Parts: sequence; C-alpha cells; structure tokens
Amino acid sequence: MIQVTITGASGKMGTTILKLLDSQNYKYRNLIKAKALLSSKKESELYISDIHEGVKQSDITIDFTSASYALKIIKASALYNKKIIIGTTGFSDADLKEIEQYAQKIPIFLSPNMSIGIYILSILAQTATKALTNGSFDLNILEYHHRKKLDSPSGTAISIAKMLSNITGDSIKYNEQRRYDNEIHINSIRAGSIIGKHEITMNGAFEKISLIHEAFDRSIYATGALDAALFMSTIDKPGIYGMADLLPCLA
Ligand SMILES: NC(=O)C1=CN([C@@H]2O[C@H](COP(=O)(O)OP(=O)(O)OC[C@H]3O[C@@H](n4cnc5c(N)ncnc54)[C@H](O)[C@@H]3O)[C@@H](O)[C@H]2O)C=CC1
Ligand SMILES: O=C(O)C1=N[C@H](C(=O)O)C[C@H](O)C1
Repeated sequence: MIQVTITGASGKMGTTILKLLDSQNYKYRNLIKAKALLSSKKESELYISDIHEGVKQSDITIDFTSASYALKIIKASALYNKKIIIGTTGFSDADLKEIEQYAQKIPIFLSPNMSIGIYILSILAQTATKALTNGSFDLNILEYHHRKKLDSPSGTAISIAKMLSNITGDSIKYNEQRRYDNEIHINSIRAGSIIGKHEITMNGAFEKISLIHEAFDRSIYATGALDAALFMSTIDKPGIYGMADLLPCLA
C-alpha cells in the first residue's frame, strides 16, 4: 500500500484524484491510500493543513496547486527525503533550475500534462517536425483552457514547443503579431469551461498538417498522476522523471 498526500486537495485536480481513488471502478484503489492537504484548518486523520506534516506523513506527495506553493512542497519533500509528483504548471526557468537542484536529492516526477494522449501527441509532433527539416512549414501551437486557468501559455504548450525547438533550433514566441523565419509560435485562448485542447499546426504554402488533442474529463490527468505514483513507488534514485519513463514502450 502506498500512502500519498494530495496537495491542492480542494482544487479541480485534487478533487478529481480523490474521487477517482474513491471509485469502485478504479483498478488500483486498494494499492493507494490518500491524505488530503487543504489550505484551510480542517485537521483530522485524512485532512492536514500543515505542509510539513502533509509531506512527512506520506511516501509520495502529488501536487496540483500553483507554482509558488509547489516550490514550498518540493522544498519540504527534499527536507524529509520524500518523493514528489508535480502536475502543477507555470514555473519560470529559474523555478525549473531550482527543481533540478532538489532532484539531486530526491526522485521528482515532473509533467505539465499527465494524459497518455498528450504524450502521444508530443511524439507525433516530434516525428512530423523531424520529417519537415527544410523549414518551409510554419509551426504553431494553439492551446485552449477554461477561463479560470491562471498561467499561460499552458505548461503543455511550452513543453511541446521546447521539444520541437530542440529539433529545429527555432526560437519560441508567444502571442506574436507577425511571423518571421525560424520561429515556433504559441497562442492561448481562455474561455468558459474548456478542460484542455492543444492543436499543433504545420503550415506550408499550399498544405497544412494539424495534430489535435482534446481533453473531455480531468480523470485523464488524475489517472496519469496515480500511475506516476505507482511508478515512483518503485524508484529510489534521485532525478527528474516524466511520462517517457512511465510509458517507455511508446518512446
Ligand atoms: N499536469 C497535468 O496533467 C495537469 C496540470 N494542471 C495544473 O495543476 C495546477 C492546478 O490546477 P487546478 O486543479 O485546475 O487548479 P485549482 O485552482 O482548481 O486548484 C488549485 C488548488 O491549489 C491550492 N493552492 C494553490 N496555491 C496555494 C497556496 N499558495 N497555498 C495553499 N493552497 C494553494 C488551492 O487552494 C486549490 O485547492 C495548475 O498549475 C494546472 O495548470 C491541471 C490539470 C492537469
Ligand atoms: O490548468 C489546466 O487545466 C491544465 N493545465 C495543464 C497545462 O498547463 O498544460 C495541463 C492541462 O492542459 C490542463
């Protein structure tokens, strides 16, 4: 049995994970036991409000909160030598460097998107980009999310743009008005209750390739986060882990 602490437990992702763990249909429900870390003072065996207690009382923390808060949770995880899964997005490059430092001490699973579909989308996009090596196609990532999302562009869009930029050498531009050569553009739309949609387009002069992933339920991310917890329970070596470690057969 793996004991996990869910941070941001009252948020959209936190509640989705707790609901999944509670569902009779969830096949690993007997393998994972959760405690919820809430920002309010509601202390009981299952609900904790102190970060240090929350981290200490579990083998692994699953974090879906905000970048600044997640950094505190990661710091506490390193202090108590505990593993952590980070779904939170919105980290700056400096934050990511700090996370790499903590990963020298503890195993950290870091993925801006825990869905299998997005992982496959990223592989398809890289394969297509490798095939389009002459730079005659313009690469764009358009992402859509609900109106309450705090960060933009999405962590997923940034991550895929970085993968494509590693192949092409192009620079990544956000919300650009004009198009120049050797650029990958990202644009964001925030509207209504959209759970998440990522579209990668590759426009040539007279043709277009379009790769789209659309999320219809947050359980896709929750399932991925719990799969990551099961995977991380087998890992002891410090370092940064991600979806490619979880799904090596797809890489
Ligand atoms: N990796 C993935 O697959 C996914 C990542 N996300 C990311 O997860 C994060 C959370 O997303 P949602 O659950 O939709 O947000 P939300 O706003 O519904 O929930 C966030 C939770 O974190 C808590 N929180 C945030 N900052 C805090 C602080 N300073 N102190 C105490 N509690 C704090 C809030 O109280 C809330 O319970 C976002 O960064 C989002 O982009 C969301 C969905 C999937
Ligand atoms: O905030 C969200 O909702 C989501 N955030 C992640 C991101 O920023 O990429 C993943 C997913 O798209 C949902």
